[in-house]
Order: sequence, then structure tokens, then C-alpha cells
Amino acid sequence: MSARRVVLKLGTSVLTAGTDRLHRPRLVDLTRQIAALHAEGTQVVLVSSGAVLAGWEALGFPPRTRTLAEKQLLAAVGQGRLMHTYATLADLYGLNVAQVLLTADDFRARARYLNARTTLHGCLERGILPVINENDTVAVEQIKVGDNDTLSAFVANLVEADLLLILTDAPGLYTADPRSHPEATLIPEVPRVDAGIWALAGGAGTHRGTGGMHTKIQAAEIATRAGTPVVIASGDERDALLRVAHGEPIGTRFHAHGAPLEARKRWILAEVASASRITLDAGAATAVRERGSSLLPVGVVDVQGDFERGQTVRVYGPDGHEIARGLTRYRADDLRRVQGRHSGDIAAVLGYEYGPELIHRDDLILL
Ligand SMILES: Nc1ncnc2c1ncn2[C@@H]1O[C@H](COP(=O)(O)OP(=O)(O)O)[C@@H](O)[C@H]1O
Ligand SMILES: N[C@@H](CCC(=O)OP(=O)(O)O)C(=O)O
Repeated sequence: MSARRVVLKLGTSVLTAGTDRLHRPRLVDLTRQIAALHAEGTQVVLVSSGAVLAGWEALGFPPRTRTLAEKQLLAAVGQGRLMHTYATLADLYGLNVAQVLLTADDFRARARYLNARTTLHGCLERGILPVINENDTVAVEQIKVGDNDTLSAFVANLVEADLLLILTDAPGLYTADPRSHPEATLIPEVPRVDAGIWALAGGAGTHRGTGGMHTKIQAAEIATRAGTPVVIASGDERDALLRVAHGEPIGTRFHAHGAPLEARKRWILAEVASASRITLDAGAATAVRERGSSLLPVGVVDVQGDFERGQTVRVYGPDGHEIARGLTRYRADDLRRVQGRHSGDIAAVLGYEYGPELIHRDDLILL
């Protein structure tokens, strides 16, 4: 079966194709494959490393100290150049690109999470290619994801991808690090990431890459638990992206556990804002419960508690029974000002708006 929404992670090792520089022919080839998938109606979200390398290249390969400050400086120099390269190449295929720089905090804080999600979905709806990287220049130890394998798994959850493809310089997960164990063999299928799989992780990867196989296994565990299958394959393989997206068995495939919706439900149901309580009128309760509608402010008769935009809130029917939980797009104080009013009035009352829905149906779980 072909994937409809793919998160593609490109490691530094792929972008350099065994050289010291961003390998332009490699980037052209990958962009061509992304454009071909777009033409088939498959959405692609790119998580691209390479900023540090591009910065190092731009500055003429100065001796490396490998400190955090140096990495941040090189990333600051390189990120723009990396994006310029993607924008130029995508333009050849009539594609626009959007730069999205994220850190771990953007996944933890719900308002930021929601904003990132809205932007990414907006890009996908308009056929724009989002190019994501960690925001290295601000990502101090406490808030950084730390490697783009893990970041790509977070992104796969964020956009509810139906495939995460991690391209690297190894053909997949081997029984041991193939650099030091030439007798190692490829593992084509991993039904579950268990202790035996973790034991194969080996060391920290190439001198340019971050994390080696360890972070790729970690990414596979995060994404497969949330319902997204993961493939690790080689960027040297001809048409790797197209073939994997079309379901061809190359590299190592990690099987998803459970249905994606279940994982997302668990996420929404977790961390309910304390004492939050939104009460609906009968019409809104029926629309939400029986017609699967989004929840609009017009159907709200009462708002209790103090919650922020992006938090999970409890939704009650007029009879006082909890009927749903969902992620609110408006904070409690703002919602009190627009409850019972039509969505078209929101901007006039608040001076801004985050869309017509209070809780979008995708963010609403019926109980
Ligand atoms: N069991 C394993 N199977 C395959 N590769 C492994 C394994 N253990 C360690 N590795 C190493 O991981 C490297 C890829 O990771 P890394 O250098 O971080 O690449 P990237 O830049 O693509 O993230 C491979 O080149 C390989 O040497
Ligand atoms: N954010 C960094 C890449 C970090 C990273 O995980 O690198 P890699 O192991 O090559 O995917 C950069 O753009 O250089």
C-alpha cells in the first residue's frame, strides 16, 4: 500500500553522499523524488539535517572544536544556506518550501504544539514542502531534542504520518555496526523494538552524523508506538524515497503498534486542565455527539475553570454528563467573551481569532 503522508528524515550522511560538502546532485535527486510523490498526491514533510555541515562548508572548513557554541554558530551560518539550496531546487519542480525550526519545548507546550501543527497542516493543504530542523542556535541542553532522528519521530506524531522514512548511509539496521563487523547482515523486519534490538545500536555513528543507529532505533520506538511504521534505508539506494513510499521492501521496516487514532486519543485524554468545564446547549451536544461536528463557541452556555489555549478540557452536555474531551483553541477568559456567539464575531470581540472552531473535530474525543 502506498503511503499518503510521509515524514522523510535526511541525515547529514545522506546529504553529503560520502563527501565533505552538501552533495548537490544528491539533493537534486531527492527533490525530484519528493516532487514525484507530490504529483501522485502524497504529502511529504522533510526533516533535514545538514545545517552544521553547510555552515562549516561556507566558512571554508575551519578546524572543529565540537563545542555546543561552535555547533550553534555553524548551524546559524548553514541553516539559511541549506534552505536556499532546497528552495532553489524545489522551485525547479514548481514546489514551494517552508522553513520550520523546532525544539523539544515546542512539543511539550501545547499552545506551541498546536501552532506548529496548524502551520504544518496549512503547508500540506497548500502543497508546500515543510523543511524542518532543530532550532540549534537556541536549543540549549535542557530544551533540545538533540538529534534529528528523534525530532523526525516527534514530527511524525505531530502530523500523524503514515510512514516515517529515515534515510542514512547504511542500508538499514544490521545485526551489528557494519563498519566494524563486515559479517553483519540486514534485518528486514522489526515487529517490535525490544532489548534485543537496542543491543544492536552500536556507537555514535559517522563523524558527521549525530547519534548513529541508537537514535534511529529510539525514533522507531517513538513513532511505531504512536501507530506510524518506520523504515530505515540507504540514501544511496536508487529512488529510495519513491520505492519505500510505494511499499517496496527495502531497508528495515519497523511495524506500527495499534491504530494511530488510539495513540492520539491517549495524548488528548492525558493532562486534562484541572477543573475545566465547558457546558453545551442541547443542539451543540447533539451535533458533537451524533454528527461528529466540531465544537463552535455558539453552542457553549457555560465556561468554568482557568485553562490556556491548547489544553485538554472537559465538555459537558446540558444534563451535566461529560460527553467529550478535546484540545481548546481558545483560553478560558477569551471563551467566556465569545460563548454563545457566532464564529464570525470572534475577531471583532477578541481582536484576533484562531479559527472558527473552539475544538476542532480532529481534536475532540467522544467519551
Ligand atoms: N546495527 C547497526 N546497523 C547499521 N548501522 C549501524 C549499526 N550500529 C551503528 N551503525 C552506524 O550508524 C551510522 C548511521 O548513523 P549517523 O552517522 O548518525 O547517520 P545520519 O547522519 O544519517 O544520522 C552508520 O553509518 C553505521 O556505521
Ligand atoms: N540539526 C543538525 C543535525 C543534527 C542531527 O541529528 O544530524 P544527523 O545525525 O546527521 O541527522 C544540523 O542541521 O546540522
